Amino acid sequence: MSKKHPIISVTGSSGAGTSTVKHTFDQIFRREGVNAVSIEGDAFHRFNRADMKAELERQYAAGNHGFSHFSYEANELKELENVFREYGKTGTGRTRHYVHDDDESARYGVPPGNFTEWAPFEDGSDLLFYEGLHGSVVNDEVNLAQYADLKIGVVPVINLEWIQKIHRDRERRGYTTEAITDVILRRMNAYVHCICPQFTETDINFQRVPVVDTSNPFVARWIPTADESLVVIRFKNPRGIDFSYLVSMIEGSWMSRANSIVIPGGKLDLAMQLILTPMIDRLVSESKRA
Ligand SMILES: Nc1ncnc2c1ncn2[C@@H]1O[C@H](COP(=O)(O)OP(=O)(O)OP(=O)(O)O)[C@@H](O)[C@H]1O
Ligand SMILES: O=C(CO)[C@H](O)[C@H](O)COP(=O)(O)O
Repeated sequence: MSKKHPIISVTGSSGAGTSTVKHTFDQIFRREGVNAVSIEGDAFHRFNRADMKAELERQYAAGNHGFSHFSYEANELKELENVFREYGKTGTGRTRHYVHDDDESARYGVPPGNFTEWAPFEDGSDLLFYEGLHGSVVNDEVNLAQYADLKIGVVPVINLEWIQKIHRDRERRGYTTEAITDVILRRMNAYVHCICPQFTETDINFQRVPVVDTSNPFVARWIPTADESLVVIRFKNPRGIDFSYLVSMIEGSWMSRANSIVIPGGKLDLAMQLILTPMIDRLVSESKRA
């Protein structure tokens, strides 16, 4: 935690919707005049695509069938922790991009499946924003959760998460349903051991729940829409959260537990703005006074 240089981390599995949630944060940053420096979790993968394939084969041959991008050891989590620690102390740090597809390749000038060079953050940012797989990891080697001042979990129920991943990877990244299914299966061990535990560290979880049948996510023809879903919003520490204000502002919402509210899927953006804007303003104003 750093009063002077705050950090926000948004954590979710692949296809959970963290990039989508980043757009809402970007809107809040723009409207509130917050100068945020952003980093992507994929920048901290340990291997480029070709080296990851070779490493996977090596791990499989050695009997480690649980190795995947979700595994701690497939990522430079120490490097990420250094970036969090350094930013918290000095407001400086560095990042790079992992290029997934041709569009990103055109933007960054690096072939798909490779990293750009590391580059320093611009000076003078108000906060650091992380979005990716490992923003709240606590294990024997690293403790990322301790450095982030506001930790968000983006966790659709798993059938929906798979549908979102399948559709995004097929349409935007050119993979087949079979290849994506293999990746989902290969990542399941690390999903349970490396991804899920983070959602007890996060301050607020947003869990999208479809209200249409997703029993066979592998044949779904489209991603359930906002109107076909609800979102459960759970606060780790409900003290100070004005639930009656939220319920009165968000039409169709209700409290399902003393620390949780449920909203119609179409109100997610509004709910995030109502909940997150004062939190972000507080982080930035406290940093200016520190
Ligand atoms: N609230 C939502 N309503 C409808 N569709 C959504 C919602 N959130 C995400 N999606 C869809 O799910 C897919 C995956 O979302 P997104 O790209 O944001 O995931 P991600 O968590 O950033 O994945 P990765 O980390 O692998 O890049 C996209 O097609 C996106 O449009
Ligand atoms: O979204 C992901 C993790 O969050 C990707 O699966 C990961 O970045 C590797 O990508 P690719 O398999 O396209 O090289």
